[in-house]
Parts: sequence; structure tokens; C-alpha cells
Amino acid sequence: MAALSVQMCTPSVRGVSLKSSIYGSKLNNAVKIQGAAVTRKSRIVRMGLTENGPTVAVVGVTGAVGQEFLAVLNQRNFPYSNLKLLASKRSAGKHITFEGREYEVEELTKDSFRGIDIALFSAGGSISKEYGPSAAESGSIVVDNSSAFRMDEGVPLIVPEVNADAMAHIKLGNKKGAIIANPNCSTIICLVAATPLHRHSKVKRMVVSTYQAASGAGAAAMAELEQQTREVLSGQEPTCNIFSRQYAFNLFSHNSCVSENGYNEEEMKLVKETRKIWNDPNVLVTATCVRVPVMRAHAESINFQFEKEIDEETAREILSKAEGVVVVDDRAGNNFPTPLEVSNKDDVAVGRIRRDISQSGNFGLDIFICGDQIRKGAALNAVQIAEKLF
Ligand SMILES: NC(=O)C1=CN([C@@H]2O[C@H](COP(=O)(O)OP(=O)(O)OC[C@H]3O[C@@H](n4cnc5c(N)ncnc54)[C@H](OP(=O)(O)O)[C@@H]3O)[C@@H](O)[C@H]2O)C=CC1
Ligand SMILES: N[C@@H](CC(=O)OP(=O)(O)O)C(=O)O
Repeated sequence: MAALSVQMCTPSVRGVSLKSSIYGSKLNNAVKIQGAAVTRKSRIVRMGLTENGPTVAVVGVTGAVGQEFLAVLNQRNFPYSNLKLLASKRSAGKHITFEGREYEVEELTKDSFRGIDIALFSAGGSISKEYGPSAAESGSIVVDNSSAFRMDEGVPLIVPEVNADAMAHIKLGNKKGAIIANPNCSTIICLVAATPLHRHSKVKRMVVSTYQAASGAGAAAMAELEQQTREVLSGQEPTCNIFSRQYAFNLFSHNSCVSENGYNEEEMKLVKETRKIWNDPNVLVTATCVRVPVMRAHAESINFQFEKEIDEETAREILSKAEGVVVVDDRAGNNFPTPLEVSNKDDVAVGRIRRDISQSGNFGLDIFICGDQIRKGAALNAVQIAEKLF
């Protein structure tokens, strides 16, 4: 395997500088956008460039999730024979250095996918709707991060630890295009933790309350939280461009649209996507989603009602062995998962594992989880899906 030494940098996203100190981000040392401040000499990096690898396109490469895609591809040594970096017209011509090679960002067009085996989409739902189907028709396997196709029949909605079997028919070797959907980030981290318990004692009802970070609303929202924090601390009026209200030192109901039933879109995604991923139209789910002034990584409180009893100790043991989960449950030290500690981490941290005293016997359980929304909630989950295509 080739090893290169490249420079570490802080990428700039649509004019927004993602500074590692503020975002808790260890931006990957193999990725560099031209014009960004080079801060440190780096370590040795891995490289997935190989003659026999698939051709890969990253759509929305200049965004918060797109940048994380590159970081994850590098860290997992994902094999590729050619890489195409796509974004809007605004970014066309920018240069990105990845694994020691310089790439020019290209404008996304309908022709972008000719000869592309895997297309990782993360440029928003409308872009996915416009370009995803034609990419699949031209033979690419699209792994789409948006909500555009999640509930479409025939489109697998995948959390690899949970339901990889639902995409078993889609393989690179078949030489056939397809669309696979990456679930909503709150749903992904919820189900990574809930599924091992569900496999032991079927979940009858699940009550989810979320504490969602700025990162879920993109790079511009992260920048606005930082700016507002500075403004409020210096006695100025906060600038409210992304959210229509003060975000720093505040929290509010999730910014997605509220439907007639009183649930917002994010909450209904948790309901509907859980049913599809678990292939269980009857599981009862209710959710309340809240945006909190945390830069990166979501937290969730989850209350379960199970069909058969599961005691606290068994739940803890199951979770401590579960794929993609780390248990942080120190009652004596009052130490439980935090967004800061899971930032840039792959695993979902689970704590506050306790019997729900409001339910009889051992039918009820509470847990509290934290997961990096850009990572496991988006880029990592999508790359893990792509790894299942081989
Ligand atoms: N699965 C999940 O849980 C998550 C999914 N997402 C999805 O990913 C999307 C991107 O999120 P995020 O990275 O945070 O957003 P950002 O705002 O940080 O980035 C948006 C990206 O989309 C690109 N883009 C915008 N318009 C176009 C266009 N017309 N043609 C091509 N590219 C375009 C931008 O390019 P440019 O810089 O040139 O404008 C940029 O690369 C979200 O809209 C959502 O659908 C996000 C978070 C979590
Ligand atoms: N879940 C993200 C928003 C988002 O991007 O969701 P989706 O991938 O379902 O569009 C948030 O924290 O707000």
C-alpha cells in the first residue's frame, strides 16, 4: 500500500472556514481545499487509489457532509480507481487535494456519471431528485444522503449494522445501476443503539426525544452558531440568517416544517424510517426533535416498551457487545455520553441504561445516546453501505 505525507489543513466550505478547534473536528489530513489555511505538517496517510477499484463520484464535495465523505474514504482506505468531485457551478474549478493528488471540482451535470460505478450524493434532496435517477440509469450505484428516495418502494434504506440484507441484491459485479438511501441522521444513531435490544426483545413502542446539533443543518448553520455566540457575548444583536431566531444560548423545536398532525418532518422521519428499516409497519414510535446550541453530534433520549421483558443488566450486556456501540454508563461518576466526546468518532455512545420505573416488571427501559451526526449519521453510514457493494 502506498503511503504519502501531505499537509493538514482547515477546509473552507462556501466561504465558511471550518476550524478544528471550534467544530471539535479532526479534519482529515489527506484532504485540502485550495485557498484554505495550511496549519500543520501532517502524519503518514493511507491511500485507496488502486487500478482495480471502482470509479467513485462525490456529489456535494464542498459541503459539511461531502468533506466528511473524503475523510471517511481515506480513513477506511476505500478502494477507487478514479475519483470525481462534484459540486455546484459556484465551486467548479476549485482544487481539492485528496490523498496527495490534486482534483478539480467539477460542476454537477447530467453527464457527470458516465463511467461512474459508485456515486455518493450529499447536495440536498432537490439535487438528488434531479440527478440521482439518471445517474442510476447510466449504471452508477447511487448512495443518497438526502430524504429524496428513502420511502420509495424498491429503494433500500440501510443502516449496515441493522439491515444490510435489504441491499444484498445490489452489487458492483452486477454492472447495474441502483439507488440506495442513507437514513436520516437521528434515525441512524437511534437504530444503531435500539436494534440490538429489539433483536432480543421486540420493541413494541419507542419514545424518542432528540437534542440536535448545528451540524445537522449544514456548514452555514455551524458558522451562524459560532457568530451568534460571539455577538451575544459581546452584547450585540445576534445575526439570524439560517434560523429565524437566536440560536446561541437558546434551543427550539426542530426547524423542519410542522405538519397538520403537529409533528415536524424530522419527527415523522424517525417514525416512518424506523418502520421501513425494521420492516415492521406496526412498531409504535413517537418523537420530539429539538435543535440545541451544540456544534456537532446529536443526543437522544429513548424510552422503550418491549414485548417481552429485558432486565437492565441484560440490556447493558447486549449493548456492550453491539456493533457500532460503545457503552458510557458510569453512575458513580455521573459520567454519560456527551456530544463533544463522540465528535469525530464512529461509534454511538450509550448510557443512562435504566429500568423504566413507570412500566411494570422489566418491560420498560430508558437509554441516552450520542452520535456524530455528520459521521455515523451521514458520511460513515454511506461509505459502510458502499463497502457492502463488493
Ligand atoms: N443522512 C443524514 O442524516 C444527513 C444528510 N444530509 C444531506 O446532505 C445534504 C448536504 O448537507 P451538508 O453537507 O450539511 O450541507 P452544506 O450546505 O454544508 O453543503 C451543500 C453541498 O451541496 C452542494 N450543492 C448545492 N447546490 C448544488 C447544485 N445545484 N449542484 C451541485 N451541488 C450543489 C454544495 O456545493 P457548493 O459549495 O458549490 O454550493 C455543497 O457541496 C443535506 O441537504 C441533506 O440532504 C445532511 C446531514 C445529515
Ligand atoms: N437531520 C438533520 C437534517 C437532515 O439533513 O436531515 P435529512 O438527511 O433527513 O434531510 C438535522 O439535524 O437537522
